[in-house]
Amino acid sequence: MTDSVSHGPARSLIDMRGVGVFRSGRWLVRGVDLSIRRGEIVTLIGPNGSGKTTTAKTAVGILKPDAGHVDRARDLVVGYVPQRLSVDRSLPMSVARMMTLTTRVGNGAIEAALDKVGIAHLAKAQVHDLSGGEFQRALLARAMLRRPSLLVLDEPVQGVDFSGEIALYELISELRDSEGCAVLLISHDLHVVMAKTDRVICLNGHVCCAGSPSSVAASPAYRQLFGDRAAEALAVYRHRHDHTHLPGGEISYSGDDGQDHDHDHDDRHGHDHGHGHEDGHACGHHPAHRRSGDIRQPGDEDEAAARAVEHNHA
Ligand SMILES: Nc1ncnc2c1ncn2[C@@H]1O[C@H](COP(=O)(O)OP(=O)(O)OP(=O)(O)O)[C@@H](O)[C@H]1O
Repeated sequence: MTDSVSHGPARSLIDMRGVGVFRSGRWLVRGVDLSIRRGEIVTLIGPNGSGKTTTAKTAVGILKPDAGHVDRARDLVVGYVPQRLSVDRSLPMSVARMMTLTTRVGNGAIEAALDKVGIAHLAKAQVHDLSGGEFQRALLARAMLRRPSLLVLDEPVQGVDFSGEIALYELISELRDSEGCAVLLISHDLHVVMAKTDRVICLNGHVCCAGSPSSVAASPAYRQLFGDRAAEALAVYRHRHDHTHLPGGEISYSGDDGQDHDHDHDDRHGHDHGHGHEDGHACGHHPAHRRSGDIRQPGDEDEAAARAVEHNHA
């Protein structure tokens, strides 16, 4: 087994071949093949304990493989947002101070990083006062300080409600576009695969299936692992503007013009602009939210169509 740095100009930032990690008398993962190319978004999904964190840590060199090979590009710089943080959120500490715990940077860089993630106004706020979504944004900003070529996000939407989750996913894809970094995203949420995921890798101690979000949702291995209902509910996001939220909370449909549109990301969950979603799946709403405003249960007739939806900010 090897764990090495490429010397030539590498197309992939990380290349794992047949990787296994053996701990406490058992293989935590085995036979894992995974490449992360520059600028792409890869999502690792799988049930709890399926080896997602182990795989990500091995990919970036935090863990050494016990089998297989891991090659990393020489210019790989990792910004890692772990699942569990050593920062005690109950301690008095400002957001700006938290940003300096792992990287020495000046105030200008801190302000710029917080601005990029939309929380410049919270620099002096106390970490324990932040909402779940704001805290995740602060962690993202901290990871971005390193100017990573790969951003690794382990369960970044934990503690974030559904509309915050979509906003965070969109922010991550904006950061990928503006900073040009690749993203490795870990998620056990099988219902929404991040909008712009290029590839999904489904793990359960080994790679069960991999490919585009819709091909994974349709794969027999995915269905076998998570069940038909999860496969039906896998909503890969397409963002469309076909309805408007009225001040009273009702939804007005202007008809679907068949176009995908950009809109103000910071106001994506506001109620004064039209936005919509294919097959009744709204940005900021659970896929189960339907046109009449009531809640659709998984398994309802249109649910199957959701799995093929892909997010698109044309
Ligand atoms: N150092 C270790 N020694 C022994 N077992 C370990 C070690 N690290 C992780 N494990 C076990 O390996 C399995 C995979 O853990 P891992 O954290 O990679 O899974 P995961 O898919 O990220 O899970 P979750 O979704 O719950 O975060 C789990 O059963 C875990 O308890």
